[in-house]
Amino acid sequence: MPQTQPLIRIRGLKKSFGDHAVLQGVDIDIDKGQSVVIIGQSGGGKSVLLKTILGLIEADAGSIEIEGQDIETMSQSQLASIRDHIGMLFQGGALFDSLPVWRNITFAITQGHLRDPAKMQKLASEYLARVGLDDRILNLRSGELSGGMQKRVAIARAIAAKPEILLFDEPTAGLDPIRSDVIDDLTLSLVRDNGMTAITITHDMASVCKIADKIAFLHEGRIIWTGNTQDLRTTDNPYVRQFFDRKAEGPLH
Ligand SMILES: Nc1ncnc2c1ncn2[C@@H]1O[C@H](COP(=O)(O)OP(=O)(O)OP(=O)(O)O)[C@@H](O)[C@H]1O
Repeated sequence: MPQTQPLIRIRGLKKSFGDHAVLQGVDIDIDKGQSVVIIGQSGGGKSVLLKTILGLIEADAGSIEIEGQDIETMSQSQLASIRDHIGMLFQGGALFDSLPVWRNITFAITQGHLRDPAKMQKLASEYLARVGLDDRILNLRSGELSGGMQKRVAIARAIAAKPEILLFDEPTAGLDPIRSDVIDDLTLSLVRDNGMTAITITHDMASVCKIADKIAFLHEGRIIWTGNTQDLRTTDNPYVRQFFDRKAEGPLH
């Protein structure tokens, strides 16, 4: 594989719901071991883009290549194996309310070798510690947790299967600044120390500045700007400027 080939290459990706054109030709490259952050206005299609990469939403046009292979040409088993290597944090967390925390965290790995409940609980506690949670919550149901705790349990679940690609939809939304920083540190460590590739959607600009190797701005269904954190601070792109400076006045409304 040539070194220049991105891990994920997206070209001309389009998706409409009825007459609402959400993605109108998204182009983006994501390199292996990179932390990419997607920003843009609410309702702009960021979650739709992640779900399309995961294969939960089928694109109308365009291509998604993973390690050079178009996912459209993959067999069901190839697709399933790709999905096994992707950990997704959904915006709402999407925990199973009927299962205790430890079963939620170990859910994806119980189909494999690990079946002993004591070992699974030990593993779940290790992942709870990574997201800054105490193992006293191991046996609670998600309805007994605060929103921020549910989010962190969902992050623990997303990383427990040791995926190669992390898709994080607003991982710090609803968390206080200190807990947000714990999650940012975790994302950075997964990328820097474990070689994972992370694609994060966030509206949290402190988080963007901390974790992003590359930032992509989604506007009117296209990636209209990419850059690093230094570029973000200094860009004169009026859309990105207004967004980053958090101003009501400007071309975005
Ligand atoms: N399954 C669906 N059916 C119909 N419309 C959908 C569906 N999924 C998403 N949409 C629409 O696509 C648009 C983009 O939604 P999306 O959730 O991707 O936005 P977003 O950029 O992630 O927003 P936010 O920052 O508010 O989370 C919205 O108008 C939404 O209503």
